[in-house]
Amino acid sequence: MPSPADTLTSDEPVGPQLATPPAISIQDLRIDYGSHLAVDNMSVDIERGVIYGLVGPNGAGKTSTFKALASLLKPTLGKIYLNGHDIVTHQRLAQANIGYMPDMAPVASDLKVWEFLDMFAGAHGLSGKEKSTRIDECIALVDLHSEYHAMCTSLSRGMMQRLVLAKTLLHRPSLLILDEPASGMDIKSRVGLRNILRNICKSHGATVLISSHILPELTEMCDEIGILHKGHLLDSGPVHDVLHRMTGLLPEIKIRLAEPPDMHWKEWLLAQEYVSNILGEDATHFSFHFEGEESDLAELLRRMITQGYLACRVSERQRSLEEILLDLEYDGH
Ligand SMILES: Nc1ncnc2c1ncn2[C@@H]1O[C@H](COP(=O)(O)OP(=O)(O)OP(=O)(O)O)[C@@H](O)[C@H]1O
Repeated sequence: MPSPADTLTSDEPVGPQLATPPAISIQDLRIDYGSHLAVDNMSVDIERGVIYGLVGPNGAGKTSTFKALASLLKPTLGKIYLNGHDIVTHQRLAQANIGYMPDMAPVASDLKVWEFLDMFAGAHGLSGKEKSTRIDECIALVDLHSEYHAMCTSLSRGMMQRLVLAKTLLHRPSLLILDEPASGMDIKSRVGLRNILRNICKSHGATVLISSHILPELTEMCDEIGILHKGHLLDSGPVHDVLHRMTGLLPEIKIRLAEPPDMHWKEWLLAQEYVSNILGEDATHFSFHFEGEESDLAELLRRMITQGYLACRVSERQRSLEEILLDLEYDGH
């Protein structure tokens, strides 16, 4: 357990001289494994109380970035500041203020839920009343009261994740780093996790960093996201802004016409507002990207009918992150 002198509230002028430094500031981060470049020139600032999602396909560099943030890996180049303090020169302070939950964190099999937390609370130097109060507090935060006396092995995957999260919260970190916590979770567990993280941010003023290779998992959970691809942070900012900028995210509309259209069809459709990238699958099946709202789509369908193009089936598909990134590769990114 950090002593009061260990907390990162010191006004010692270390790191960037800002009035209120961001919770986390990553500057020109580079991570190499031998000759393999895993993270290249990453810079991003994350403010206090924000849930920030790092999204990217397998091998993008998410875990490497998180390990560097958690001081488990020394970057090749670059600086990381936690509340304005360099985490390399203030490693002990940083560790006392960071909670890191790795992907597939192990849970002891032969312990009850409270015993598991008790063991780690002891390792953090907690004892007596303070220890039991802290365990209760963390169990409440992750909503596991009902499993207090349950064996760890009897927990569902979602509950297991929450137990590991409770363990990660025992030392009241101001920065919580969660590597792929939602992988394999069903929608109910994901919504539960989102509510828990929101609560932790609100009640503790903590900042949360979370990663996933599934974009929708993060858009519903985070305030801000960063798109990581082959070690490069392609974009970062409020979820809505990033999604808007990633034009490839436009939903794809699939349409089936009642009969094959005339030769002017594609030209006509392309001239309509919000339409791009028309692809024909066969004589009557087409897909295109559509940037407008639902009411704009309704208007387009109305105009199609007026024009004599009768749609007998319309569906929408959100493109996956992999497809978007593939497009970016073709665009030379
Ligand atoms: N210890 C290591 N030695 C060598 N290469 C590594 C090591 N750890 C990671 N890498 C490589 O660095 C790149 C980034 O890996 P990293 O695990 O950070 O990505 P990730 O986005 O977390 O992917 P995943 O979701 O698959 O874990 C990958 O190409 C990976 O193979």
